[in-house]
Amino acid sequence: MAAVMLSSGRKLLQTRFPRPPVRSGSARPSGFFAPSEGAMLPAGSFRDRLAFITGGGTGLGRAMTMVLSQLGARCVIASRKLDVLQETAGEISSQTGNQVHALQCDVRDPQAVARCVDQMVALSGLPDVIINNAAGNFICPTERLTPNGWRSVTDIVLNGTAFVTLELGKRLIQAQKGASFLAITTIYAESGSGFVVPSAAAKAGVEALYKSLAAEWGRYGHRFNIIQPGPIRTKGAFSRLDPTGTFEKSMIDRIPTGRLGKPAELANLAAYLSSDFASWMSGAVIRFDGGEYVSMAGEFNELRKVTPDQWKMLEAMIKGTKGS
Ligand SMILES: CCCCC/C=C\C=C\C(=O)SCCNC(=O)CCNC(=O)[C@H](O)C(C)(C)COP(=O)(O)OP(=O)(O)OC[C@H]1O[C@@H](n2cnc3c(N)ncnc32)[C@H](O)[C@@H]1OP(=O)(O)O
Ligand SMILES: NC(=O)C1=CN([C@@H]2O[C@H](COP(=O)(O)OP(=O)(O)OC[C@H]3O[C@@H](n4cnc5c(N)ncnc54)[C@H](OP(=O)(O)O)[C@@H]3O)[C@@H](O)[C@H]2O)C=CC1
Repeated sequence: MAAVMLSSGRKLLQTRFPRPPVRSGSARPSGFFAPSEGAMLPAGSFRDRLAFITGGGTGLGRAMTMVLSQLGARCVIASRKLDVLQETAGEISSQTGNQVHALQCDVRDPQAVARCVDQMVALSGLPDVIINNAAGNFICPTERLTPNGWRSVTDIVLNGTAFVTLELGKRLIQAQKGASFLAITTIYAESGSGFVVPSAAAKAGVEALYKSLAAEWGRYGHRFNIIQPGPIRTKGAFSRLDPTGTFEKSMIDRIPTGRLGKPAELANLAAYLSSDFASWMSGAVIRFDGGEYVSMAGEFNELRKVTPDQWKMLEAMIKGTKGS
């Protein structure tokens, strides 16, 4: 007896299907969607530009810093761990030949953010590109969450993004300088998600902040865009969200492109959105997830499991039904 389960948990059919044929050598979807990881934009696209990237020492922030630096930007990366930042800055600038400065900054503290911006201005001036990428997250049943656990995530994600954006926005307005602001959120900023509730709430807040400022601060020459990445392997994310490695296979199985994203793919999209090629783009929310979100959302998507023989039988059953 075989049943086709809908994502709602209801059974669509309960009928006797022939055993599905054993398929040998069938291609995985990832075979069609090999990543391209080199810098996408023309060389020099960020020449004479300064980029400020929070959380630029690790993971996706590091990848975005690398591509912007390859394309000619001077970069300033900022987070709590100065040693990590300095190592990344040294590695990237020695590869690209462009300056990367490391500044210690805890984005939860507005005064620390102001001091960091002072240091950046003294070193290189005000930035043309701002990427709010720093985040904190962990899986936790919400009934186990303490007020401090809630605060630790929402302070980094929502307040941190707001403090950086306000500090830089005000100074840029004062200096009459335009800039591109980009925030890295997540696909569940839109849907919400259990077990990462502070992150879901804070990322949704970041999206509201950026969409609002896209409308309000266009008159000052500021663009605001958002990328919602799906799963991309980084130590920071996977150690806190899949510490045993148990969920990875089910994540890949539901992604129509059959693989995780790569940091360099995300970095190319971030570079495009931050570049002059995207100067007409503001208030955009770009989902970048290999199709995972729509795959999880569609009521009938589990029908991917139905084999061609089973489809023949289903079609015959449907066509054989007369009346309602
Ligand atoms: C595989 C998934 C792929 C898809 C991914 C989708 C979205 C991803 C979104 C992301 O944001 S990934 C980025 C993840 N990176 C990070 O989180 C890096 C930075 N994180 C941290 O520094 C820490 O994890 C933390 C906890 C966010 C902040 O560190 P710190 O300020 O040092 O906090 P404390 O360790 O002092 O803890 C504060 C507070 O929080 C409680 N807590 C911490 N971890 C847990 C946990 N796992 N479960 C429950 N509670 C936790 C801790 O107990 C403290 O509360 P108290 O009440 O005890 O004081
Ligand atoms: N990887 C993934 O699958 C996905 C990631 N994302 C998002 O991508 C972004 C990058 O995540 P990822 O690279 O995976 O993870 P990482 O953990 O590598 O990046 C998080 C960065 O935030 C910095 N950070 C944390 N707290 C603070 C703070 N208080 N002040 C300043 N900086 C801070 C960390 O540096 P330090 O510890 O030195 O402070 C770290 O560099 C995040 O916004 C995340 O939400 C979204 C969806 C999927």
